[in-house]
Amino acid sequence: MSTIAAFYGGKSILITGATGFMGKVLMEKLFRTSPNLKVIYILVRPKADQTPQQRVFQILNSKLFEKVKEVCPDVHEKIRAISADLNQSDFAISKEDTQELLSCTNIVFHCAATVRFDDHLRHAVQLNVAATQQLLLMASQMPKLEAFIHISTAYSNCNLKHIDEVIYPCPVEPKKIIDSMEWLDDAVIDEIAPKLIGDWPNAYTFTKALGEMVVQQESRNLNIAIIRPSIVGATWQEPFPGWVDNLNGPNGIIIATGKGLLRALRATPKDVLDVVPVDIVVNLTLAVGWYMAVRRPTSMLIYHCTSGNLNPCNWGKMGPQVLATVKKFPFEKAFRRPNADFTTNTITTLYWNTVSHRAPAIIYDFCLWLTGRKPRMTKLMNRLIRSLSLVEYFIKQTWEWSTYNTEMLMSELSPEDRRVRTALT
Ligand SMILES: CCCCCCCCCCCCCCCCCC(=O)SCCNC(=O)CCNC(=O)[C@H](O)C(C)(C)COP(=O)(O)OP(=O)(O)OC[C@H]1O[C@@H](n2cnc3c(N)ncnc32)[C@H](O)[C@@H]1OP(=O)(O)O
Ligand SMILES: NC(=O)C1=CN([C@@H]2O[C@H](COP(=O)(O)OP(=O)(O)OC[C@H]3O[C@@H](n4cnc5c(N)ncnc54)[C@H](OP(=O)(O)O)[C@@H]3O)[C@@H](O)[C@H]2O)C=CC1
Repeated sequence: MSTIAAFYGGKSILITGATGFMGKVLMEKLFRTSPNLKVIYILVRPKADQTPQQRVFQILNSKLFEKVKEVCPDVHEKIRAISADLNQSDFAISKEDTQELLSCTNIVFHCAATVRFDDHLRHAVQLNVAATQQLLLMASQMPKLEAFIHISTAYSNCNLKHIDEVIYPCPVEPKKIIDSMEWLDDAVIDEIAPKLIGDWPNAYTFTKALGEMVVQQESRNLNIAIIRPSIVGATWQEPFPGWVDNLNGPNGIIIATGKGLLRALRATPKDVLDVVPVDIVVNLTLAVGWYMAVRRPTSMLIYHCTSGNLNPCNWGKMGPQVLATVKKFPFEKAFRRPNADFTTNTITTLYWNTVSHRAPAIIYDFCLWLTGRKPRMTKLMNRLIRSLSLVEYFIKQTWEWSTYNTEMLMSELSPEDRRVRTALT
């Protein structure tokens, strides 16, 4: 049996963001490979008129958890959904639940974040910085805590070209940003946000960098590690290939390509696109949790979960593969036959956006209108074009990430764990 899977046996684990893309895969892997774990606490907010319990029930009954039900039939007893809202300063967790979390938790995986590139700075600071600070304070009051694993992003320092597995100082003190968000009104924040964010491309990456500084400043005597995944895509192998449940990162663009919506994408074929499957990120996350708890390194470690220097994939390879796949497995109700190509400058991008994206949508909506149906394609195409403009920063340039710590960790794994967990090489 895997040493890492055995380690999580009997453990009480707290996951934030467990209802998210990565959190679900993390939870699934834990229940499937360590069914004798004691409990997984998940902080869940009520959403779309569903109670936390109803949301958990829906997740456990989804296709992603089919294998879990076979190996961990008592999964419903082992998951504890705790009603919480990380937007609230005390997370709006009841006293009883707080007491149970503080006295029982052995491992914390902090995945929760707002990952939207266009989020308001106040909301991004609250979730990606202040909530992290609050969770670290809670963690410092957990007598049984063995490791605290913070999920950041490889793009938290995207203002640099070469990024090492270290924490880079931010130009702004996180505590001052948190305090100012408490009394500035939205109009003032909108005014100063571009100056505060500086040479970061958006509030998301900026607040993820601030979050890392908070982890460093508030680490106290905690046993902490930070994991920085690059662009996280669908599952590669576990629990089955191709699972994804949102349109973020590459997912929305691949789906838009398959639906014949996307016909032109600004990218340079030789440029490397750093994508990692979500199950690989989760495998590294669990390995880091084990390593930090068992080997107890003397300092906080940062792990890059990137593929660019281990198994690079460039646009010239990714594009044709995506097109071949969506042609082999066509999407239902596609707008057009999938076909896309790269543009390499602003002029051709504007031209193809007009000719291949906006004009066909307008014509299609006119036909819908003529036949008494509600036009919808122009709105969707505008959303896609806006999504592309927001991710363009990450597509039109490349970065170099060192992976010394990640490779060192891989060398510490048993042969069984190395077989299961390393696929970046
Ligand atoms: C030919 C080659 C092909 C190559 C394939 C490979 C592609 C690789 C692409 C690389 C991307 C790089 C990402 C960089 C990641 C950085 C690392 C991280 O940490 S990132 C961490 C992860 N973070 C991110 O990735 C953040 C990126 N995403 C965002 O910031 C926001 O989603 C948004 C601002 C882009 C769109 O906001 P907004 O406009 O408000 O849209 P909402 O979200 O609210 O959805 C509203 C409606 O629109 C619909 N819809 C949405 N998107 C698409 C789409 N692409 N399409 C179609 N439809 C789309 C959606 O269904 C919904 O419909 P309905 O429910 O109303 O019916
Ligand atoms: N996806 C990617 O490409 C990458 C992601 N990452 C990092 O991985 C982590 C997980 O990302 P991902 O799974 O994609 O993100 P998702 O948006 O899928 O999940 C975010 C999670 O955070 C929770 N959350 C958000 N706001 C609150 C709140 N106010 N109270 C309680 N919970 C809240 C969400 O809960 P709810 O379901 O209620 O909304 C959800 O569970 C993030 O830290 C992100 O920065 C890093 C690199 C790349």
